[in-house]
Amino acid sequence: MTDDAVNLAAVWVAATEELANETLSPQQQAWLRLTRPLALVEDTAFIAAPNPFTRDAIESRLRPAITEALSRRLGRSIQLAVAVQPSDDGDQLAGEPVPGVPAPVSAAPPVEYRMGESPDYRESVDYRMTDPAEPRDTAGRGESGPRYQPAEYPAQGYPTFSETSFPGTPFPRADGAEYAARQGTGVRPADGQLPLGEMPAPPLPGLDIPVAPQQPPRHRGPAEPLRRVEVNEPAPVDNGPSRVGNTRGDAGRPVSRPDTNDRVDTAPVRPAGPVREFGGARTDSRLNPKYTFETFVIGSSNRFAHAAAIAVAESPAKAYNPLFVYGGSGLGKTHLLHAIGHYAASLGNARSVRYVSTEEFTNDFINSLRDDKTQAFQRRYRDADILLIDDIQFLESRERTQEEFFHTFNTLHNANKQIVITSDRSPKQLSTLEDRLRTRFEWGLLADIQPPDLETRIAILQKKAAHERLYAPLDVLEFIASRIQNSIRELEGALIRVTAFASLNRAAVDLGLAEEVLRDLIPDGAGPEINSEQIMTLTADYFGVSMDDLRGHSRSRVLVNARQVAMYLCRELTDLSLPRIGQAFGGRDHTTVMHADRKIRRQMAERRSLYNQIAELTNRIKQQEP
Ligand SMILES: Nc1ncnc2c1ncn2[C@@H]1O[C@H](COP(=O)(O)OP(=O)(O)OP(=O)(O)O)[C@@H](O)[C@H]1O
Repeated sequence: MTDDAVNLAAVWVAATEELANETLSPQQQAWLRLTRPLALVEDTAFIAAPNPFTRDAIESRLRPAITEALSRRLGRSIQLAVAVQPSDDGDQLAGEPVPGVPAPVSAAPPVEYRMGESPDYRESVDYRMTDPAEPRDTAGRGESGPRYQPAEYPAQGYPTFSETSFPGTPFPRADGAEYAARQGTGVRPADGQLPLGEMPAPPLPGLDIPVAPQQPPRHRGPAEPLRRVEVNEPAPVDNGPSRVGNTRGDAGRPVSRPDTNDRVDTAPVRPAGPVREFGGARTDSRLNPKYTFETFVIGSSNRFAHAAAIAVAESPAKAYNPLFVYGGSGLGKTHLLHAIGHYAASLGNARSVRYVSTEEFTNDFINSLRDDKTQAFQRRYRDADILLIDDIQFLESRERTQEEFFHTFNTLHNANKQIVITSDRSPKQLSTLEDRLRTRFEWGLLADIQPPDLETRIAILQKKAAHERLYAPLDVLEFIASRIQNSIRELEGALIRVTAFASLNRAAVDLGLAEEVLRDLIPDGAGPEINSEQIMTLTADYFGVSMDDLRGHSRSRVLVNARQVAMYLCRELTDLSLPRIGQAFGGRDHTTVMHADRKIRRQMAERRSLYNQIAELTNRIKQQEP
């Protein structure tokens, strides 16, 4: 064992004990007990999880707490890398954690890491796809049968899992072929087909140039006159699965319904759709064929919910029952619900799958009362092997329907049938829901979905564009993704709007056009105008140098970096031309500014710390008084 490994082992025991005593829920403690430390390499602690599910839980839930505890004990900032490494006794750890006792430290080297010959070990580390023998059983239960292979940013030169696990460290990007080859076990593609989860590579370049962190791109003046070029016709807008009487606010968020009593909605109840056979299962034809796991992009914001969804589709009523997925509007809850239905049906894991929105359920129930057909109603829902119920928040204040749903829930649960529920809030926050329902919702697993980060938003747009055969260059996708942060529905809407506008005007999809089309949707330049003087003052202050230093000719590393960052920010946040910026920096040539701009963009993709510095500086600059 190396010194670092010994060191990590001791620190790990202390840190996990401290966490267990202080902050963690029993479930989180159990996850922690399933992991074991492997090695400390420079500032990265490598730990092992026994299966992908535990790894995802650690990644999405415990990473900040663990890194903070380790950093505190080691006196420096520590990153965490989680590898899947089944324990010596297979995956047995998963079932029998020993309360309060961290698993023993393994002296074995971390065999799953490919420490390449590169002196920078991080360049060749890959976790998800390294070991073809890695079990693909998401829930770690070891059943046979095909297993879903999630595709993270596939085939587009997009970050692989390693990158999303290790923000800011330079990783090589897997191209599509390499990715497919690394898939290892699990579902194999049929001849000529891509693996499950793999998209055909779209006609888009990979992300080579990073975008400024969460900021509107520099205003580029009036859009160029529209050129006449042929572009693809946009695909028809997908409005998603239809909803009956879904009331939403302007911002697209669901709002609580004004009516508090059960009543027959004037909107016609959608007749229970025809049932179709799918992989031996009877599925509700209302499952949207576009909402599958293959079309779902995974990022840190939804990884946990995605993993849980896979687990219940693969083992209905065995993994987590109910599964309760919650999060803001337009973040993919309905998508996941449908994906569970498709996947479970395709595996033959459910005889019948029924998807219903809460409003349909309510209206269906009311109509059954009116028509004296409650038995037929009950059969419809209580005979399902998997009941997928969307937007349960609409059950609030509907007492009779709550009562009926309570019995539906109990019947299904007692019969070992899977229930998956979505909501815009956690059960605890559904304050006007009966306690007995709220507590039942917490019986199984709660999984939240957060707004996606910039990279995930870009990846979603790329996937959407490829899928719908919409052509938009990368800078346009980056622009849209940087401007719309909180709803994937709005994100997709913006893409469709831009491409449709271009098509109707027979114009090329470019940045100028995108800015023009989305201007009223996302107002630009809302804040006061920013000038180079302000940027230079704040940048100098941030790096602890003077304005004269920025204008001067010293080549010290600190000064060169500060100067180049300031030049980059002038490019990003002002309308100034390259020569004008050069002038502001002591009469420099425009090529110097261009070089600085390119260099900082490139480095931001590689160095998380620089990315963060620039994000912080951008905020400071935008927030200052004019
Ligand atoms: N991770 C993702 N990858 C790809 N597409 C996504 C993802 N998340 C959401 N989408 C897309 O965004 C749109 C909105 O998603 P969805 O309807 O599932 O949101 P929701 O959370 O159910 O919203 P609401 O609460 O308003 O019903 C859909 O077109 C869906 O396909």
